[in-house]
Amino acid sequence: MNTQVRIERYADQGRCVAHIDGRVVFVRFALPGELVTIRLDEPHDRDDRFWTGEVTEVIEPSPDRVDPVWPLAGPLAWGGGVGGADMVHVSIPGQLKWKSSTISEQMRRLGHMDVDVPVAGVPDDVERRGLGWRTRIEMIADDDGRPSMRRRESHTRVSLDAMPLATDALNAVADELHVWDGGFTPGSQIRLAVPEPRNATAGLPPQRGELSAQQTEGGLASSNSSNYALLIDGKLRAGSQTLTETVRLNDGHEFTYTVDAGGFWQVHRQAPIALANEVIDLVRQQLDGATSAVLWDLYSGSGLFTLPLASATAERTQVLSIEGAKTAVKSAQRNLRAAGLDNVDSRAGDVSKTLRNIPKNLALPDVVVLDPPRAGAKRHVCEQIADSGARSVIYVACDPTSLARDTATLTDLGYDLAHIQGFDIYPNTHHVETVALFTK
Ligand SMILES: C[S@@+](CC[C@H](N)C(=O)[O-])C[C@H]1O[C@@H](n2cnc3c(N)ncnc32)[C@H](O)[C@@H]1O
Repeated sequence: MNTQVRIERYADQGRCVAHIDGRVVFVRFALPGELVTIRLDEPHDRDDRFWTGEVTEVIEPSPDRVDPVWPLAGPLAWGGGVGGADMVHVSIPGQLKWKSSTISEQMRRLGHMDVDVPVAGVPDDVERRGLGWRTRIEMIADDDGRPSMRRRESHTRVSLDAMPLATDALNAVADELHVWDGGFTPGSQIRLAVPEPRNATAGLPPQRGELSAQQTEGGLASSNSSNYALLIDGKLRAGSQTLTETVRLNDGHEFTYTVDAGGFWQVHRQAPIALANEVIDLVRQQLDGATSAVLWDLYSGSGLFTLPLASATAERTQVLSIEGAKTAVKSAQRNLRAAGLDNVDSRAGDVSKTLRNIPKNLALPDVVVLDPPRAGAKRHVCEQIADSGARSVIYVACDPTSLARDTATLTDLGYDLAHIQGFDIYPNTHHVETVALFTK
């Protein structure tokens, strides 16, 4: 059913709210204030609490509207429908406004905190219209063995011949490896990871399955030839199982990380830099020139924050890092050794369980940094942090809803929100990262 509606306000998941005869409708590819024609998703009936639908025509556009920068991910009616970029119809300044409103709204509703949260863009994203940022992509091989994405409301898969959200370096590797030509087992999962910058392979031994320079004239034949990974169903098909990432902070410190090709690493080419700068600046500010410090780095991954925390904050620093994925902990320990850092107790395990048994010299942290998964830290971990007596807590969040819930808990436990900043490290999608500082 097609019908005309006036769009009212932002909702979740990149959708907006409209009403039809008093019933809420969540509309994809819309913007507040617009008059649009939408097609309601099937099935819908009179008893549904709310309906969902998608824009088919824009009659009165918002000033924030742009033509979808990646049409294949745009509305189904305009030839799109593959998902993965639910804000392709919004200008980058419009996306920052939307994401700021989303975080602020969640902080008000669930965090009981009246705060306007600014969201910063990442250098070059405006010029690049929010494309060219993903250093990791995942796709499924279609029936013809080509990388593909599923089109909404159908069982057909759309084969791809480029990934506009991915970096130039990643697309170059994909071309060199003829990834878009296919030849994969139908249904297999294709993951391609290419560090940015790629020129960081110094000292890495060639890996089994790696293409030789002769095989890969041009892009891959350069000095950094092995610093990428093509994984099929989690198994290395080409490149290296271990990738090398470098992160240069604003203060000139540069850190080198080896990370497992199948493991977690911040996906936007600039995200590790933006987040590590923010975290380290806040930690230094909280330590206020102290010459010694105890720091906790919870949900620490391969050590993105651990290395700068251990070496670029106080003169004498002891760090406790906790991470659940064993491979990531091994990477972090290797990264610390390679950086000559022996002041980190790097533990593998569930954060909550591991915190039950902490050596005395690390039990009283000055600052706690935590970067939990989407579900957030939840009450018990917030209580363990509060019980540690930490004066400052720096919370890195990829989900504003979980952050807002944990904000309410931390506030209950005596912390005040001292600073909060959003980072748009997922342009053209509704996702957003937030860094919040709590103090007491
Ligand atoms: C958002 S990532 C952050 C990693 C790191 N700070 C970074 O930026 O690269 C969250 C990490 O938490 C880990 N994790 C998830 N649940 C956990 C738990 N209950 N205990 C310990 N680690 C956990 C995941 O393996 C993942 O590495």
